[in-house]
Parts: sequence; structure tokens; C-alpha cells
Amino acid sequence: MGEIKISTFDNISLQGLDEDAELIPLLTPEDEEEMNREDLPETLPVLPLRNTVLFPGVVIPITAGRDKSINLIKDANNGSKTIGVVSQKDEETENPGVKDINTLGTVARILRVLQMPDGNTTVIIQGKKRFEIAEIVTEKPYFTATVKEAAEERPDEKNEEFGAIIDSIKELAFKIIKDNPNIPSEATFAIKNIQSNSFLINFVSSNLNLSVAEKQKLLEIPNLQERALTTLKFMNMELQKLELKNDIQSKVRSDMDQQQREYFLHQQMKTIQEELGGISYEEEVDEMRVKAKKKKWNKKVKEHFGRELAKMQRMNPQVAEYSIQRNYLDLILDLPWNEYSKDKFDLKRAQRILDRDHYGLEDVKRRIIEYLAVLKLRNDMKSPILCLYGPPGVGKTSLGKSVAEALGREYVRMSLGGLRDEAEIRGHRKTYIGAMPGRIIQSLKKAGTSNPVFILDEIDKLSNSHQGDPSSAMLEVLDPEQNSEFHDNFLEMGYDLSKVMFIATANNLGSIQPALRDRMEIINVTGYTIEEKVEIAKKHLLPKQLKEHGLSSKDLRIGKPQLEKIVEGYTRESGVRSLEKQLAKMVRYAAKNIAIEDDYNIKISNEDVEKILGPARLERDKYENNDVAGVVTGLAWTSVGGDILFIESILSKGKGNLNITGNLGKVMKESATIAMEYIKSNSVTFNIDPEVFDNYNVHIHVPEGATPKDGPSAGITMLTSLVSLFTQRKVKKSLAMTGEITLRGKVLPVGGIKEKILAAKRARIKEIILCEENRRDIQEIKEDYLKGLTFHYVSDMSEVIDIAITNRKVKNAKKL
Ligand SMILES: Nc1ncnc2c1ncn2[C@@H]1O[C@H](COP(=O)(O)OP(=O)(O)OP(=O)(O)O)[C@@H](O)[C@H]1O
Repeated sequence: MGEIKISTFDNISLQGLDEDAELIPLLTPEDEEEMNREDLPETLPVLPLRNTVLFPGVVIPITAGRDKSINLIKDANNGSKTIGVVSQKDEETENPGVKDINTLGTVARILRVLQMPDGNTTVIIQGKKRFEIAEIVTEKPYFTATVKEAAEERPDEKNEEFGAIIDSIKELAFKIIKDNPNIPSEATFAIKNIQSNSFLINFVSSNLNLSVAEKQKLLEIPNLQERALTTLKFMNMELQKLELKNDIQSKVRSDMDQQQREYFLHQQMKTIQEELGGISYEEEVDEMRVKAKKKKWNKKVKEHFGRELAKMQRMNPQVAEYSIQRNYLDLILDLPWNEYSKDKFDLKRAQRILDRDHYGLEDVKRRIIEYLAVLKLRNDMKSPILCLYGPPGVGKTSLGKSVAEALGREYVRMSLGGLRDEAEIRGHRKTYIGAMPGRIIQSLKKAGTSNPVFILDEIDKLSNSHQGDPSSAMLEVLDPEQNSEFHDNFLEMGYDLSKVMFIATANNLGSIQPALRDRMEIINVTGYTIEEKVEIAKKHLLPKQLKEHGLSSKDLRIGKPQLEKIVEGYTRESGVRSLEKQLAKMVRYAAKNIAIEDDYNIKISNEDVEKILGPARLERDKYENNDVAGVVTGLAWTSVGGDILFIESILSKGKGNLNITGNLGKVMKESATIAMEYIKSNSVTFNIDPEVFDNYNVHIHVPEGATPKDGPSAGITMLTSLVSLFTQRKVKKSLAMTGEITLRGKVLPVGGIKEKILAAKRARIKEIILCEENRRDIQEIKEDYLKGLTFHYVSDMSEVIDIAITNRKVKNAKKL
């Protein structure tokens, strides 16, 4: 039957069709009254509508497709133009019978019949008033029925409730029109222009988005007020639906907008990058993904990387954060994660490598081999941290390198000297401009494995400042309990340092933070004797220098006596660094002569040494002679090794004042006072006239005033010096001493014995006075170092005097 397609409020556009005076889309109350006054005919042709309901006053177009309907329309159009319109109960019914149609419908007037090119007939009809089918008279060729008017109860014009409902209907209609993009905004005017209340209700009901059944229900309500209220309910529902729909749509749209915007920008960027010929942004991300797949990350790191990569993709490549983020991701990708080199635990080979690179140092090498043995047996790679300490240039750093080679691990070195900022170790947070990871993480990146041998050079030179305490940050690095989750501020994740083999080096144990020192296994690397230095020069330093200068042993030969001359006359150190420099000078001499094709002595003589290096400068290490009273040789320990020092004292007429000079620290000055008081109280024993103390001033000086000196170990030297001074007796030749004194004249042990012994040997000292308790230190020293030395162990000051002071008066002795 009638196939009608009408969208909500579509009918309004029908106004435009209006050439016929009869077409009254907007009814005035007068039109309505007139329509109501018209009588119903007794019988009417009845047209079932498939998918809509016609309301009184409303104009709609319907399309009739089948013969039955077309015939009805034709006949009616030629006759009274009045038909009855009812809706089908089920729009799917193709050929409805009596039971398939509603009995309440609307009388309609045919306004226009249009013949469509597709054979269908479109009819524009307008509802007049409601009717009820009394009885179907014919079913063929179309339905005709006897009809009666359907009564309608109308409220009083002054009914306020009804008025309010009508106002609400209008308001809601405006809202619906506004919210529904399918309704043209002109519809608002149409509603505003409607004067008849019942037409307004019909017009809105007809155009609401309701099912046929719902509309039919509305049409059937006889009471107008009730119908208005039901319409209002439906309108409310419609508005809610619309709002919900709009909400969802706007959400979807904003998502889409954002996505589209990003897509658009990415495309643009890609094009620009391609134009510039660089690797495109997408390619960069892809490359990162490929790299990431090869990493041995745990779940946490993997997830973190994924998140951070996504973050980078959302960033604009032109902003500064982008490059920070890029660097960050590069760092995560470049860092070794759980990538270990396999350890070579062949201890014999390790020993060979250590021996090959370093002469001597037997103790140290033995300790290192023991350490590697433990590592091999435990095999959990966790081990205490080694700290090699000793004077400069004794091979601490290069030993570390040999350990790396022996183990077959990568080698990295980080110098901690002068490092003040904690951020150097831990890195800066990413939010800082120019943020970087700390040096630990950077070094590991350089090493490329997670278990390198990591040299922490000069750990004693870490200093504190307002920029945090780097020693405390190092604590975390070196603590086996904590370093499996070392936190770098830039990396923002824990990094496992527990498999790294740390070897620290230091010159001075005293300046290492105690907590840090506790975490390390200390290995003392002492200085070398002259003989050892000669050997090191012959076996290692000279060949190394020749090689570095592109020469060989055929171009320059330096014999042992000459090497000894170089060591003694031109270097004054515990290590071999300046020896190496002097040898480099010798090699340069040969290189120069070869280059200018001049003759030179391949075999270096003593004269050649002086010619090349200049006159020997360092004779003063040799102890001074004993012709003067009050000059005694002491032994000192400094962070650059052992040294000898001279204590000088003189007497001058005065009132018994004591002067001390030579840049001495508090402890050393106190030693001088103790020595002075001890002599005063024991003047009888030493055969000194007590009056001397009141008539003379004493001045004690320790030469080399530019070098600060401190410590208690010069106590016995000072006392010997004063005894020699007051007695004007000679001090024994070739003798040196070290030890602390007490007021009672007891001698106490001191440290740094090995370095002191080496220094004494350098100065050609023959006899040494030490405290009895230092005997065990001597026992620990290798025989070689002790050759040519005689030791006197004492516990009391009187013993020192007995050994050190001879009975002979000095030349030109003063009469006191
Ligand atoms: N026993 C040795 N055998 C061979 N070469 C040595 C020996 N000791 C030191 N050297 C060489 O001396 C040079 C200086 O050594 P290195 O730099 O390791 O000293 P260091 O103890 O670490 O000094 P610093 O405390 O100043 O860092 C290196 O070239 C090293 O090879």
C-alpha cells in the first residue's frame, strides 16, 4: 500500500509546493473550526497507510505503489477528493485485510496528485478530523466503509494547566530543533507561527520520531489535554535521546579530531624530513623498535621502554624535550643489560699477564690472584671491592688494566679526582636542560658489557661541596647489598652493578671516607727500591718508550749504571712516573739524531746522561754529614711515598724561648715541646747544666719550609737533635730514625715503615732506629728491601740517645 517516506518535519517544506489555495499547512483556529464544522460523509474510501499516521490538520506526501491504492486515489481525486486514512497495524503486511488495519483514522483531503516517472503516484494529503470505521462495506477494488466521527474532548480555553503544557511543548520543540542537526532551523519559525493548540499538538506528534504504534496511540486519545501531556512525555524522551546521542558524538568526534590532527602533522613532518633527505621520524622509531627487540631486558625495563617510546611519538620533534627523550631512549638501547663477557678463570694465565706487565709487586699480584681464585670458586661474581693504595706512579691503574685482561673482561676507568658534584655520579633528572646520565652509567655504556673491570681512580680525592656528597653516592655504587639496583637520576630505573668488578685506587687511605673504606679490601702497593726501578726501566719503561717513538733496542741502549744514575740523580719518587719521563727524554734524543742523521752514542755513557738530561739535580736526599751539632735525619711518610727529613736546631743567647719553624703542623710542634721538656727534666742524666735552658733560646727548624709537615713520628728525631745541641756531641753517621715520644721518654711505634725504609735506602742510610713494636713491620718486608740496613729497636728514649749520640764533640763545639 502506500509507501511513505517522511523524515521528521519534512512536511514543512511542502509550503514551497503551495500553488493551490487549498493547501493550508499551518492551520489557524478559524480554519480548524471550519474543518470541524464540515460533516462527515456516510461512507468513505479507506486508504491504509503502511508506515505513518496522519493527524488532523497536518499535510503529508504519500506514495502509492500498488493498484488498489492507485485506483482509490484516482477515483477520489475525480470525485469528492475526500478519503479516510488509517494506519496498518503491521507495516510489513503487504495486502492488509480488515483485521490488519486500525479502526480509528483521519479523514483526509487530497491536495495534489503527482505522477512519478517510476510509475508510482505521489499524493499530498491533509488531515481533517478523526473518524472511526463503523463497518467495512467493500474490500474490493479498495476498502470502503461506513464511518462515524470520533468524539474529541477539548479543554476550556482558559484552562491554565493545558496552557502550561502547550508552552512546554513549544519550548521542548525549540530545544529538539536546536539539538537535532537533521531539522532545519526554520522549523522554529513554523512552530512559533502555529496559533491553534490542537494543531500544534498534532503537528508535533506527527513529526516526532515515534513508531507507528505510538503515533496511533496518540491519535486515539480522545481527550486533547491528555494527548498533549503524552506528546510532552514523548518529546522529553526524544530530547534525552538526542542529548545522549550528541554527547557520544561529540566525544567520538573530539577523539577523531585529535587523531586526525596528529596523523596530519605526522604526514607533514614525514614529507619535510624526506625533502631534507634525512632519516625520517618513522624510520627512526622503527629502528629503535628493531634494536629494542634484541635487548635482554626484564619485563619492567621492556614496559618502561615501550611507554617512553610512545611518549616520544606523541612529541613534536621541534621541541627541546623531544631530543632529551630521544637521547634517553638511545641510552636505554645502548646500555648493556644483562650482557656479560665470559670470565677466563685460568689463574696461571692471569699470573703470566700480571708478570708480563709489571715487574716486582709480588705481594700485590699474589693478593690479586687469591682474589680471582675466590671469584672462580664462588662463581656468583659478587666479590669485595679491591682498593689499591700507594704512592703515585707505582702501577695501580695499570695493574687494574692487567686484571681486566687476565679475566678477559672489558676495561673502563673513571677518575674521581676533584669530583664534587653528586650529579656526576648519579646524573641529572631528565627535566634539567642538558641533562645527562652519571659517569657510572656513561662508563658502562662505553664498556658495552654489564661486568667490566671498572677502575675508580683516585677515590681518595672525592671532595664534598654544596652540590651534594659524592662519597655517599659512591657508597651505593660499592655496596654489594645495594648496587644491584643502582639508581641513576637520568636513567630513572635501577641498574644492576653487582657483576661489575670495581677496583679503586688511592694515594692516601686517610682521606677516604671511612664508610667507603670499610666496603673495600685494601691492598697496599708500596714504592720501589732503586734496584727495582732499574729493572722496571730496563724491562718495561725503556722498551715501551722506544716503541712509542718508533725505535727499537738497536737504536738506544742504556746500561744498568746509567739507569741507576738517572734514577738517583734525576728522580725523587716512590713510583716510576718521572723516571719514565726522563727515559722518554733519552729516547727523544736518539730519535732526533736519527731523524737529522747525526752521529750519536747508541750505548749511553754517564757523560751522555748528563749531556741529555743536564747536571744531576737531586743530591740532597743523601743524608748530610754530622759535623754540626743538632742536625739529625728523620724518616717521614707522605702520600707520595717515604722521604727523609732533617731536623736542625741551634742555640742563641736569650731567655730560654723555644722557636719552631718549617711549616709544621700542631702535632709536630707538640713533639718539639715534649722533647724540650723531657730534656729539661732529665738534664742531670744528659749531663746538661740546667742554667743553660734559661740563658739560651732554642730554634728548631725542619727544612723545605714550603712543604707542610705534620705527625708525631719526628718525636725521637727532635729529642736526639736537642740532646746533640745541648751536649754539642756528634750524631752517629748514616743513621736515621722514626718514632713518637711521650713525656716519660717512652718510644711509640709509627706507620708507613715500608715507604720510610725505601726512602732511607735511596738516601744511603745504613742504620735505622725504630720502636720495638715496629719490628713486626720490618719482618713483613721482603729481604731485598732490607739489604744493607741495620735496625735498632728501642722502647725508651735513653736507648735512642745511647745509639745515636757519640761521645765525640762536634768541631767548634760551643762552651755552654
Ligand atoms: N711494576 C711495574 N712494572 C712495570 N711498569 C710499571 C710498574 N709500576 C708502574 N709502571 C708503569 O708506570 C706508569 C705509571 O703507572 P700508573 O699510572 O698505573 O700509576 P698509579 O699508581 O696508578 O699512579 P696514580 O696514583 O698517580 O694514579 C705506567 O706506565 C705503568 O705501566
